[in-house]
Amino acid sequence: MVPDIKICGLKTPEAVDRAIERGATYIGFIFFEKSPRHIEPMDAGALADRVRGRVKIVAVTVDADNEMLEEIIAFVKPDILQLHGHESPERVLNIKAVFGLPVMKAFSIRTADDLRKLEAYDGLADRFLLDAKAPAGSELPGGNGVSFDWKLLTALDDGVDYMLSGGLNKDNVGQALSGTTASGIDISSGVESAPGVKDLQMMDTFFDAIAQARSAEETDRKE
Ligand SMILES: O=C(O)c1ccccc1N[C@@H]1O[C@H](COP(=O)(O)O)[C@@H](O)[C@H]1O
Repeated sequence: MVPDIKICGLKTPEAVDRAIERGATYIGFIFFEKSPRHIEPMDAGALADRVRGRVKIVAVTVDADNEMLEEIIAFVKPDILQLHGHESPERVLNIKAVFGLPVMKAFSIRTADDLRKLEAYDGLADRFLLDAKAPAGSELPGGNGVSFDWKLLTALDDGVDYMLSGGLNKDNVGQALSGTTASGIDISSGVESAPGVKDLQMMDTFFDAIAQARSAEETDRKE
C-alpha cells in the first residue's frame, strides 16, 4: 500500500508547491498561536485556494472552540480537521455533527497504555494520528521533533488504521515505512531549517528518502 504523506505546518506558497510537486497527498496548516507554525485563517485560506483539489487540506487545531473552528473552516474550507488537543469522544462527535467534516484525532504516545485511549474513539474519529508525547517544558502538543517507540505499535489490533507522526526525518522515514503498518506519515519540524521555517532542500531530501525506501521495498518484494 502506498501511504499518505502529510507535510504539516506550511506557511508559504513555495513550501506548499514543493510539497505537492514532490508527492504530498495531505498538507497541514497549524492554528495554534503558541506554535512557530501558526498561520492566520485568512492566509491559510489563500494558500489552500491555490492548490484545492490537488491535495487534501488539513486544519490542525488544539482544543479549539466552535467559534474558532467556524472561522478556520470559513476561510480554509479544509478537507479534514486534525484535533491535536484533549478533545473527548463526545467533543469529536459534536464537532463532526456541527461542522460535517471528517476528523483525524491525534494521540500522544509514550507507553502501551497511551494506545488504549484510541478505543474510546473507535468509530467516531475518521482517522487516528499517533504522535509522540511532548517533552517536558514544551508548550506544543505536536511539532516537537520527537518520536515514540514504534515497537509499541505491534500491540495495536491489525485493523487499526493510523497515520504516524512525531520526529520523522530523512533518516528514519524508511524505518517508519517498512517497520510499521502506518497508512500515512506526517512530518513537520523534520523538514525545517529553524522552527516554523520549511526548507525546500530538506523537503526534497525527505521525499528522496521515501522514494528510496519504496524502491528497496519493491526490490525485496520481487526477490
Ligand atoms: O507543529 C506544530 O507546531 C503543532 C502545534 C500544535 C499541534 C500540532 C502541531 N504539529 C503536529 O505535530 C506532528 C509532528 O510534528 P514533528 O514532525 O514531530 O515536528 C504533526 O502531526 C503536526 O501536525
